[in-house]
Amino acid sequence: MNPSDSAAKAPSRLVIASRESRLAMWQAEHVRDRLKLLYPQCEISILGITTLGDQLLEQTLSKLGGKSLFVKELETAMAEGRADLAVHSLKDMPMTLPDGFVIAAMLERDDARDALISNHYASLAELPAGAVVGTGSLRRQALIAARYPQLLIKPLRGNLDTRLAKLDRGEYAAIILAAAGLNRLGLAARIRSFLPPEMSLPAPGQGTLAIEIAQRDDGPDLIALLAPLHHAPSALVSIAERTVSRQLGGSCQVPLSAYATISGDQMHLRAMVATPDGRRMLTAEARGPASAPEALGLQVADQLRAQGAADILAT
Ligand SMILES: NCc1[nH]cc(CCC(=O)O)c1CC(=O)O
Repeated sequence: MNPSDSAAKAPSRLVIASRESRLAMWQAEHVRDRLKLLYPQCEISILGITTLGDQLLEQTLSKLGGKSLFVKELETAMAEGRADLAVHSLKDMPMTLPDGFVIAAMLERDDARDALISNHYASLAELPAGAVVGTGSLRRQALIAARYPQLLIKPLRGNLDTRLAKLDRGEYAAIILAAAGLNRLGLAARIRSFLPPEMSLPAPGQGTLAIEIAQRDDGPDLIALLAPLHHAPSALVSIAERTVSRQLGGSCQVPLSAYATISGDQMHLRAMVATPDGRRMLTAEARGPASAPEALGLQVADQLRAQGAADILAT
């Protein structure tokens, strides 16, 4: 599609709602810049919004009631007509959106892996017994505890710059962060090693950006407008991963991984649920047609349930 074809559908202005962290702003600016190239006549601005989740960021997310804390104010802005779309890390979005909101596009996935950041050690295996590893994620906590029980895991909260500053002050021997966020902020040089998916199976949607809109009958056809940004393979794997989490009632309160890849017309989906201490860990995987991601997600969720996932999720 060339710019003049798409320009016909574009409104004269669009407002993108975004959280105000540096990562969120980078993501909103990225979408703005891509839309500007497609629709040069359209005036696109970013509305920064501090969410309740951001205000409470120093507290443990798993105790706060989860992901909707980071999206609600952006949805209110869209419902009130103050914004047309919102850009999110898909990983931070609830598995079920409130009535009236939909994901209009998912962008091509960045690196989905977790990464180790440290000023002294190049990998988890190098860390001495008793070394303190920082992570805010129950998933990462459980995976590290299961594989490296000699390490001490301490909570780590705050936005990316805050987390790196805490590492640099010496509060941790190493911290674990998503490679994608570091790549986006130009901080890839801080990555000492990548945790392979076999060891640290990623969170549903990790590394993928999603654009959310309010469904309405009037106004421009935003789904058509955003279609050039949509990356179908990334959307298919995300749907499979999010289906597992939705089926198991996944939230930030439980350590849960789901990670899918596509090769040819086949999808491979792996998933994990664990207790936060990593002592009980269930894994499941399945392969199937990439065109039926929900079926694959249901199948893997059923396998986990058959192994007793409900007990783990209830603890
Ligand atoms: N929970 C915060 C969050 N949400 C999205 C990312 C990284 C970017 C992504 O996964 O798309 C991060 C930081 C992290 O987990 O290190």
